[in-house]
This record gives sequence, structure tokens and C-alpha cells, in this order.
Amino acid sequence: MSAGELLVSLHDAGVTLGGQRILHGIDLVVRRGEIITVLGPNGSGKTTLMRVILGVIRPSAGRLERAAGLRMAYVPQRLSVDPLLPITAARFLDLPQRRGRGAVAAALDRAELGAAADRPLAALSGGQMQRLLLARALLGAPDLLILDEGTAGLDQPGIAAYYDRIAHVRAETGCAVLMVSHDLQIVMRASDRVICLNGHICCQGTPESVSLSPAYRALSGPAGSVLGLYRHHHDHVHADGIAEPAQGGLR
Ligand SMILES: Nc1ncnc2c1ncn2[C@@H]1O[C@H](COP(=O)(O)OP(=O)(O)OP(=O)(O)O)[C@@H](O)[C@H]1O
Repeated sequence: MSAGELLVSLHDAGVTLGGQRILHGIDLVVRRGEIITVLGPNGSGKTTLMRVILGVIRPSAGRLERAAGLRMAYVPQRLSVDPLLPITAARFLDLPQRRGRGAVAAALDRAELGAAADRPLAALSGGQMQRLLLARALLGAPDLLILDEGTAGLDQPGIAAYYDRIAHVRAETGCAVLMVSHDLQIVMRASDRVICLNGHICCQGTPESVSLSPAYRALSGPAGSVLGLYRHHHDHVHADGIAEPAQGGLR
């Protein structure tokens, strides 16, 4: 698959679960090599959208298209195995399917975990455990990496290191990355495009343009609470406290 190739597209997709409309009118494309973050409050349908793309939930309306032969890998929020299990990080990656030493070592290196290969799971920090899940996902050489809020419980340096690693993985492998977050401030450093979700797509664009959009501000609470911490280029006009996108990135 070549750079920029269309991997996934959703056309006017909707999901109804248990009689409740969870998502509607979703138009979304994911191209090879881009890092997209889906942002939204609790219950806004972020996980449901990931499940639709993964093929776990069928859209009740609209259409989902995926590139032929697309390889997807999912990184869950946390590890569901007992961390006291007496196995090393490298061994964990070799289960349940034998991958071989070379492939395991390469995945650990890519997740910046090579030095911890022989450490037992119980001895790994939260950040290392998260990168172990990333390494496991990378074993399948995915075209599209889907990450569900991977930074819960990490401190700020740990979160920054995790997103830097994701950016490196994209640069090294050329995969696309689709990730879920609550917090635009956290994903600013890594995302090419942010999609603001609340049952439907409220706005999307560069992290900067989304952070300045009225739709995002309406969802994220009083202006100024976190917005002051964003990268902020003063090449746009502020009017009545509502900023215009610097480069018309919103749709
Ligand atoms: N299988 C289901 N049946 C009925 N309702 C569901 C089902 N799965 C999810 N929902 C509802 O859909 C809505 C969206 O859930 P979803 O988990 O996609 O949101 P989210 O944005 O990922 O939330 P959070 O940030 O809290 O993880 C919620 O109101 C949830 O209760």
C-alpha cells in the first residue's frame, strides 16, 4: 500500500445499539501515514466508532469501506492479563502465537522496550506496559494502528513519551494511526488531524484549528481552562472571545 492511500472510509455511517442512536452522519476517511485523534466527552461514541472501523460492530446506516487486505491492530486501554504472571515481556509477545526471537526483538525495539525484554511483566512500569501492548500490536505489521486511550494512569512525561513513540512508529513503518483521547492538549504534539465527536462529527481539522473552533470549545467547557496551554499562533483574529481557525482546516 502506498503513502496517502485510502485505508478506511465511512460514508454517512450511523450506529444504533439497544434502540439508542449512538452515532449518525459519520463521514470519515483514514489515509496511510496519517495520525488522527478522535476526541470527545464520555459517551460520545469514540469506542463505538473504533469498533465500527475494526469490523466488530456493523454500521446500522451508511457504508464502511476498507482497502483490500488491510491489516489493522488494536491497542486496548490496558492489559487484561495478570501482571503477576511469571513471564517476561519478550515471552508475552511470543504468546499465544509463536513469533520468533527476531520479530519479537524488532517489535520491542520499535516500542522502545528492548532493554526490558527479559523483565517480568510485574516489574514493568505503567508506561512500559503500555508500550508492551504497542509492541504486540506491531508484530502484525499493521497498516492501521487503532489505539484506545492508551495513556490513562500515566504521568505527563510518560504520556509525552508514549505519543512521541507513536509518532516514531508512524515515521518508521508508514502506518496510519487512529487514536482515542479525552484531551486535545495531550494529543497536540502527535496528531495530524483531530476529529471532535459527540454522536456526530462536530468539527475536524488540525489540532490547532479544532482547539480554536466554537464546536470544540462548546464541548470542552469554559474557554481558557486548558486552551491557554496550546501551541497558539497569532495569525488569526479573535472576536468576542471566539477565535477563527488560522488555516481553514475545519470542515
Ligand atoms: N452494546 C451497547 N448497547 C447499548 N448502548 C451502548 C452499547 N455500547 C455502547 N453503548 C452506549 O453508547 C454510548 C457511546 O459509548 P462509547 O463507549 O462509544 O462512548 P465513548 O465516547 O467511548 O465513551 P468513554 O469516553 O466513556 O469511553 C454510551 O451512551 C454507551 O452507553
